Amino acid sequence: MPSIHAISTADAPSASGIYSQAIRAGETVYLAGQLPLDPASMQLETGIDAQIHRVFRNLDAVSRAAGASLAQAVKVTVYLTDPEHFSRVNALMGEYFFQPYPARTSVAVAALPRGALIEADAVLSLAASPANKEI
Ligand SMILES: C=C(N)C(=O)O
Repeated sequence: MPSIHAISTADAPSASGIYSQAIRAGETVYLAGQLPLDPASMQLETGIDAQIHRVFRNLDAVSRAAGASLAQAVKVTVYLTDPEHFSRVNALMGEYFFQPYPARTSVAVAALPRGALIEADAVLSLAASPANKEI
């Protein structure tokens, strides 16, 4: 039975509900969906590009708090309120993920908490150390 523990960091928005920022279960880290909130002010970023960057920066901060990095991401799910923004995600996501890229699912949704334009979550495999990733 793998050990399970919660990850918590002030470098990403605090959980605003009944969930943890991330849960490590054995060699797998499940990152909760991140909204584009500045962790210091808890205010929403303005505009889709700023929101995309903030979401991935927040996921990166939680990954680091788990002793990992986005280089170990094996699955990412992106939720967008406007499918027109998918092209911006593709344009900017490469600043945070490197080949071989994680598997990804992108979905358009009717609405997100706080009126956000984007939310994303991720699964990291600690077995996939950056050194093990074949570039
Ligand atoms: C922001 C979230 N991850 C939530 O409300 O579930």
